[in-house]
Parts: sequence; structure tokens; C-alpha cells
Amino acid sequence: MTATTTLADLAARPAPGSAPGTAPGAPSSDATPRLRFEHVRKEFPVRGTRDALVALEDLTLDVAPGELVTLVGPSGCGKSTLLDLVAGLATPTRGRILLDGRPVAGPGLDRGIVFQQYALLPWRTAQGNVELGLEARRLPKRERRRIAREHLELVGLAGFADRYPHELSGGMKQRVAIARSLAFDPEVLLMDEPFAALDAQTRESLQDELLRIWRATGKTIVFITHGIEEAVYLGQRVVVLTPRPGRVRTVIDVDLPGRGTDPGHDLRADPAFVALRHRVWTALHDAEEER
Ligand SMILES: Nc1ncnc2c1ncn2[C@@H]1O[C@H](COP(=O)(O)OP(=O)(O)OP(=O)(O)O)[C@@H](O)[C@H]1O
Repeated sequence: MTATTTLADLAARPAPGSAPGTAPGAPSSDATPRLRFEHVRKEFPVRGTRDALVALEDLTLDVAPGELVTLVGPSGCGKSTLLDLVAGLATPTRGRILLDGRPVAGPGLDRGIVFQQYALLPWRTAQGNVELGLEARRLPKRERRRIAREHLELVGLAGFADRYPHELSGGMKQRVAIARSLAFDPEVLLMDEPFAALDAQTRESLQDELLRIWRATGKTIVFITHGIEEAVYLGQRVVVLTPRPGRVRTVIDVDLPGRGTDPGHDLRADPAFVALRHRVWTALHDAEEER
């Protein structure tokens, strides 16, 4: 989003990668994927030995522009490592990761990250925390203010701009963190169990918020979770990883039109949802059995 594009403009646009009759961002074989993982291997040295711990092995996956992909896998299978690689905080031992066709060579403003812990600066207000990401963009102060305000509105915190983190609930802090990551307009939003520390009710309402924000902005989102239900509720595709070393075991397409748009409909009780949840559960269970 440029400084002159407003969120209202974005909301009026179809999500990137969408075509008539297809879900926004559905993978398309002729488009350049936003993200491409090519035979990615990541190993870490084991301290005091000459051995290596292989966290990821031969992991291959494409994510289309505008897609919301969720990643689930057993604990320690390399999910956070994968996100670190996309963020450019670490480099693959083998293989490569391409963002819009170009290899990721380090951190950049084209990728925003939201962690489980909010990582807000306690001495800055909500507005100040959102402006933080914009300072790197070297925008004039007024412009930073405007964009930060718009993004606080986007995450439902219009009246809380002057509050400090200690004056906000966990869910509100995570909304600020999401606003901050989106404000500098990254191509890709990387989310590492962002709702795991929240109570069940707040988590569910933030899941709906995230779907709304995703529809409004058309961002490509890679979302890591331990929750099978969360993975199905949010993802257009659920990528199930194997136990360490992590690789893609299976990818499950999720077709749940209109999810998150009707607060009166308990989608999680819908037979289609329950069946998908069971498919993901079975894939994870089978992966564990094969360990
Ligand atoms: N910097 C590092 N040095 C050494 N080993 C590491 C490092 N980072 C991760 N690992 C190891 O790599 C493996 C994968 O870790 P990672 O945190 O990516 O898994 P995860 O799937 O995110 O786990 P969880 O679901 O429990 O959060 C683990 O065995 C971990 O101990």
C-alpha cells in the first residue's frame, strides 16, 4: 500500500490472486508464487559435538499471492525455524526460499512478523508502537500518524491510540502487534502462534478479525499454529508437517465459504468443518506413527 492508498481502497479491491469463481489467492500454476520453498534443509550444529541437528529436510511448498496458509506439525518439527528462514533471520543449509521469484537474502520490510509474545515497547503508546515500523520507511511524521491511526482502526482499536501496553488486554496488545506489522505494508505477514497465549474467547474473536483483515488487505499470510481447529478455521490450505526433520507431509485444501462473516453461525460445529478437522488430525496422527 502506498502512502496515498487508503485501507478503504484496499477493502474495495478483490484480493490479489483472486479470479472469478475461485477463492482469493487460490494457488495458480501460471502465477509466480509469492513464496516458494525449494528443497529447504536447515541444520544446526550440536554444541560440543561435530553432529548436526536437522530441523527441516527437503521442504518444498508454494504459497500464492494473497493466500492464507496455516502450518501445523508436531512440537519441534521446525515450524518456527521455517518462519525464521522466510523472515531472513536465518539461512537454509541447502535449498532456497524465493519471495516473488527472488531469493530471500536477509530481513526486509516486505515481510512482517507477529510472534506469540507481543513484543511491544512498553514506553510507547499503541499509536507509537504502530508508528515504529513506519519510521524505517522514512515517511513524514504526519503521514506516519495517519497510517498508524488507520491501522489501529483496521484492528478495531480506534479509541485506544493513546493507551500504553500495560493498559491493554492481551488480545488488544496482539491487535496492536498486528497493526504494527501491517502498517509498513509488507507483502507477506508471518505469524508464529500469535493467539496461543490468549483465552479461548479472545482467540476466536481475533481469528475472525484476522480473516476480516486478510480479506480487506489481500495480504499473503503464513500462520503457524498448534491448534488443528485454528488451522482449519483460518487456512485456505492447511500444510501438515512431519515430525523433525520437518517436511511437508500433506496439504489439505479447505473450502469453507464465508467463514468468519456470520457471527450467528457456529462454523466449528458444521459437519464440513468437523470432517476437515478430522482429516488434519489423522494426517498429524499418522505422521507421528511413522516417526
Ligand atoms: N538456534 C538453534 N540452535 C540449535 N537448535 C535449534 C535452534 N533453533 C531451533 N533448534 C532446534 O530445531 C528444532 C526445530 O525447532 P523449532 O523451534 O523450529 O520447532 P517448532 O516446530 O517451532 O517447535 P514448537 O512447536 O515446539 O514451537 C528443535 O529440535 C530445536 O531444538
